[in-house]
Amino acid sequence: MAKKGARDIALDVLNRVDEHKSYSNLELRNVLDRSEISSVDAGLVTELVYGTIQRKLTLEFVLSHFVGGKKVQTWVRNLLLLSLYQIRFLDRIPDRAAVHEAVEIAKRRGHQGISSMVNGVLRNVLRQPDVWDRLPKGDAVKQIAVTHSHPEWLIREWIKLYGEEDTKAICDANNRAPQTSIRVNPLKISRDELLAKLREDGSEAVASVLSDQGIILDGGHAAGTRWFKEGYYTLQDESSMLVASAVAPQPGMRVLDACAAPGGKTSHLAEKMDNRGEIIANDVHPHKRELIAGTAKRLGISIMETMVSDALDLPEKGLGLFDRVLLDAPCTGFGVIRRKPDLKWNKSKEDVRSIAQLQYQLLAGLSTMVAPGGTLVYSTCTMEPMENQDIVRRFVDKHPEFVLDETLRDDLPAVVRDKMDESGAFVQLLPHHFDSDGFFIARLRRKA
Ligand SMILES: C[S@@+](CC[C@H](N)C(=O)[O-])C[C@H]1O[C@@H](n2cnc3c(N)ncnc32)[C@H](O)[C@@H]1O
Repeated sequence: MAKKGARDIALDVLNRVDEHKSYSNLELRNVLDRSEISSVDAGLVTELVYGTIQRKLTLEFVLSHFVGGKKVQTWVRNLLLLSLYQIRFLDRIPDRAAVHEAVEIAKRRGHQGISSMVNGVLRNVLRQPDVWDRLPKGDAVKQIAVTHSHPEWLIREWIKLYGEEDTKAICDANNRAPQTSIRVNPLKISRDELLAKLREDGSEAVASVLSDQGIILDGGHAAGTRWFKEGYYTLQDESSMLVASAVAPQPGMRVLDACAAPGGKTSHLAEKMDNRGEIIANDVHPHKRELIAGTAKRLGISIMETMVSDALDLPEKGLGLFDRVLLDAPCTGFGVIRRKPDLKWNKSKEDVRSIAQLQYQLLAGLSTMVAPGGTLVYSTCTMEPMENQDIVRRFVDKHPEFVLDETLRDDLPAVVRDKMDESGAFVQLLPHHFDSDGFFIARLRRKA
């Protein structure tokens, strides 16, 4: 049998996501691991899958003009959406190549009738380029939802919170590929030294304004390089780097990271502590323990002890009190839609409500492990007030032994301070602020 091309493989992934109601990154990894395609083609498959899912609502809206109420099999619909994505959003693929490939795939997988239909629909779209500018009738919510391909309930909520312009900016940022950013490991090399090495290698690396350990790369694969293997850096989004700044641990302290896997932030804390002190890196999933330990080993960190437990049970484990506790909580993840586009289609308001309950319980339980005078940092990669500001406010209302720590301002870079709320104790970053993940960070202090 002939080897499958990138579009065929991308179609397999889209079909599997629909069939198994699974996440595209997992299906993508499964399929790519089993196929023998080049890294360039693997890049194209990834772009096609994420792009088609990212732009699904826009693509479906355009497709509806041409297939109307006709019943179309799932794989044919996915093939059409995949092809429309290439036509509209991938300039480097000529339209006729996208149509030709789609027709060939339809012939191989279906019958003459299907390939003629695919050919007819795609050629009709090409004949009517203004179809992309035809907005749906209705209010701003509907229009933004369709043109920016996001669910209406999220758009409605964001307009209420941030207004129309910022909502469009959030959506635009969510539809852009994330920048590649890395965090320098000061235990092995300084940022200036690594910048020099990367530039010698031909990279247009620049220093991050959000973190003194951050570097933005001009794309490419940062994970496989010799500098990575040597432990000179970790791949991390710039917003995530702010969390360790908020925890602000000192060498010699006792620190608990309650939801730690894969160890991105724990290792950052260890770097900030100059690998001196004690960190417990806990996660509920046993299989993630090795990820955390592997991260520590690669970076030359020896103070991270891994632990597997439900964080709700940690207060009963006799671990004692900690100078710093970090709860980087499980969340809906709406701040990382650009990395995981399925999230916006799969998660509902009900998911927000139920995860918020867990988050509150985790925060309340872990607060008992903070030493007097110590701090508790709560972070999420989402923009839902119910998971963020509401949790923290409710917590301080019910726990008079804690205060919102307004000195958080001093530990964050000046550009971020503008985005803080008036209490100075928490910040909600949106993905368009710095072209980094949407993130919430709050700091609470236990009274001495
Ligand atoms: C946002 S991720 C943490 C990312 C991590 N801090 C980092 O920077 O690499 C949340 C983590 O919480 C873990 N988790 C979910 N529920 C948990 C629970 N009840 N107790 C402990 N860990 C939990 C998940 O396995 C996941 O790894």
